[in-house]
Amino acid sequence: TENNQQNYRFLLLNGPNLNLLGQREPDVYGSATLAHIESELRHKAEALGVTLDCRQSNAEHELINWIHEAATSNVDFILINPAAYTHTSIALRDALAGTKLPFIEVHLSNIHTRESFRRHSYLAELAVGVICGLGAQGYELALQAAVAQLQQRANT
Ligand SMILES: O=C(O)[C@]1(O)C=C(c2cccc(Sc3ccccc3)c2)[C@@H](O)[C@H](O)C1
Repeated sequence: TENNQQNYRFLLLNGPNLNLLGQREPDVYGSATLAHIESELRHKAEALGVTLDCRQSNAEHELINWIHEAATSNVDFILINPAAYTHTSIALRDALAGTKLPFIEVHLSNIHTRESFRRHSYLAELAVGVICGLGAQGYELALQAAVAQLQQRANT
């Protein structure tokens, strides 16, 4: 289908503690491991003509450096689950603002039904959109929405 012709490059960033996904609190974050989620998403991305580069770090500076690199290495879209840095990191916000790259913020859990400190995101107002509470499917929905956004821009 024409979907395979665009060859978009997406960066998936997962923040702190998500390397533990599936091992603890499966009732909140699901039972799938991050490696499984990344593998599934890479396959879905290929079907949409997207090359997906998946990274995870517990280090704020590493996530920031990867965002800087994305800006100068023709990444078309960032999908990011900032985890706890969502609620704390002005530095991560500044890095994303500086790149001018479009991004979608993804949360596995519904951050609005949990502790109050999880209800504010320093990144959300800069995002194309935010998906939360839909578990691992949230990443797939973000992937699909990002492709649709880029195709709309290409057709305008
Ligand atoms: O729902 C999310 O995806 C979220 O971004 C993810 C988070 C997250 C991610 C990974 C681990 C944990 S806490 C944890 C630690 C060890 C094992 C299982 C969970 C929270 C929270 O910090 C955020 O408030 C919400």
